[in-house]
Amino acid sequence: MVDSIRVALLGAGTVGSQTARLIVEQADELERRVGARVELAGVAVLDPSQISDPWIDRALLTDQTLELTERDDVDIVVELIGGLEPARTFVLSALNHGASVVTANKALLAKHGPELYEAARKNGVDIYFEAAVGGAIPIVRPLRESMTGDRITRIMGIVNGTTNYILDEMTTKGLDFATVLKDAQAKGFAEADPTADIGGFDAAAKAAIMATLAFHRDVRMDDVHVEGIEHVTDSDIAAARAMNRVIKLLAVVEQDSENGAISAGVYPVMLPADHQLAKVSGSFNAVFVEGEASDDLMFYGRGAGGAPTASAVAGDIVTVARHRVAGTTGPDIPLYSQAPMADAADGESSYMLRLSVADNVGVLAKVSEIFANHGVSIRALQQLPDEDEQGNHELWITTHSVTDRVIRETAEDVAQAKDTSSVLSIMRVFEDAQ
Ligand SMILES: NC(=O)C1=CN([C@@H]2O[C@H](COP(=O)(O)OP(=O)(O)OC[C@H]3O[C@@H](n4cnc5c(N)ncnc54)[C@H](O)[C@@H]3O)[C@@H](O)[C@H]2O)C=CC1
Ligand SMILES: N[C@@H](CC=O)C(=O)O
Ligand code: NA
Repeated sequence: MVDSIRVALLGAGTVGSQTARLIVEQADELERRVGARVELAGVAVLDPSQISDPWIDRALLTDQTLELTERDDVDIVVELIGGLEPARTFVLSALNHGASVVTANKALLAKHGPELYEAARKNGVDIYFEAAVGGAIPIVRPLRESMTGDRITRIMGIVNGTTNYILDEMTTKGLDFATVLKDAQAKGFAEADPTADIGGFDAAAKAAIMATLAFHRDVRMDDVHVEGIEHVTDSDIAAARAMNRVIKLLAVVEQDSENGAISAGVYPVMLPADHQLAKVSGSFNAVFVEGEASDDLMFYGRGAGGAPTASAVAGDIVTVARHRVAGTTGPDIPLYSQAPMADAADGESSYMLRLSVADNVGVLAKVSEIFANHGVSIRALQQLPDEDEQGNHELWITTHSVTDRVIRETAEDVAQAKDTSSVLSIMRVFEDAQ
C-alpha cells in the first residue's frame, strides 16, 4: 500500500513555479485521483534565495540538484531546468536511482531521447514528456498511445508559441520584431536563449520528437531541416498580406507512402488567410495529424507559458504517480523502424520569390527564361509599380510545385542575371490545406 508519492522538482522558473503551485494547491484533489498523497520532496534551483513563491515551502529548497535526484525517498523527478547539460546527467541519475521522470525538455529529448527512453525501460520506470511538444495541448500522449494502432502519414503544425506570437503581432499590429520578442520573453513563452525559438530549433526539436513517436524511428534534431523566422521581414509580411496570405512557422513531418522515407522540416510558409492554421494566433499552437485509418485530426491550445505548460507537466505527474501506486509503468517507446531519412533538398512545394529588378525592356522575359531553363513553372507574376531609390522595382513570382534544390539553383541564377539587383526573399507557399 503506497501512502504518498514524493516528487522532486528540478527548476522553479516559469514552468517549475506553476507546476509546484498545481501540486500544492490541488493536493487534496490529486490525492483522490492518484490514490496516494502527491507531495513535494524537494525543489532544486540555482539560487534558492531568489524563490519567493508562497506555495513553495522554503525548507524544501536546495541548490544540490544531483543529490536530490539520488534520494531514496523520491518517486518522481520533474526536470524543468532546460538545456542539454546538466539536465541529461540529472535525468539519467534519477532513472538509474529508480525514480520515474517527467520533463518538458524538448531540446534534451531531441538530442538524447532514445538513450533516456532505454534507461527508463532498463530501470523499470517511466519517462513522460507531454509538455515537451505543444505546451498544454495533449499531443505526445495521442501519438504515443491513442494512435499507436494506426499508421500516421503526416503531421503538420505550429509548435512554437514565441515565433507564432511574434509573427502574429507583426502582422496584426505592425509592431517591430525586437519589441515583440521582448514581450514574448516577458510573458514566459521564449526559451532562455530565444535563438532556439527564432532560429526554428525549438520547433525542430518538437518535430524530431513527433516524428520519433509517429514513425517508431530514432529521429533526432540533426535529422530535421531547419529554417527560422530571422529572415522574415516587414516587407515579406506586407507582401503576404497583399496576396491575402499569412506567414506562419510550420513543422512538417511525413513518411513517403511509396519509398517509406521520412522527412522532417521547420520553415516559414505563406498560407491562405482562410487556412485553419492561419487563424492560430498569439502563443497558441495547432497540430494536424493525418492517420491512414483515423483521417485528419486537429489538436489546438496554448503552446507556451507557465500555467499552460504546467498543466501538461501536472498531468504527467498524476499519470506516473498512478503507475507507481499500481506498481506498473506506461508503454515503452519502441524504435524499430529502419526507414531512411529523405533529403530535404528533394522536398517539393510552391514558392514565392520577391526580386528586385531594374525597370528595363525585356527584364520579365529574361527572368522567365531562367525559370524555364530550370524547368520551374511560374504560376503568377506581378511587378510592383513603385520604384526604390535605385530605380528598381519589386517583382513577385509564385511558382508551381518545385523541389527546394531547384528553386535555390534558380534563385542563384536570377541573382546573377543582369538587371536583377537582388533576390529579396524565397518562401514556401501552401495554397490549400495540404
Ligand atoms: N516557458 C515555456 O513556455 C515552456 C518551457 N518548456 C521547457 O520547460 C523547461 C523550463 O523552462 P522555463 O521554466 O521557461 O525555464 P526558466 O529559465 O524560467 O527556469 C529554469 C529553472 O531551472 C533552474 N536551474 C537552472 N540550472 C539549474 C541547476 N543546475 N540545478 C537546479 N536548478 C537549475 C533555474 O534556477 C530556474 O528555476 C525547459 O526545458 C523549456 O524548454 C516547455 C514548454 C513551454
Ligand atoms: N519557447 C517555446 C516554449 C514552449 O515549448 C515556445 O515558444 O513555444
Ligand atoms: Na503537449
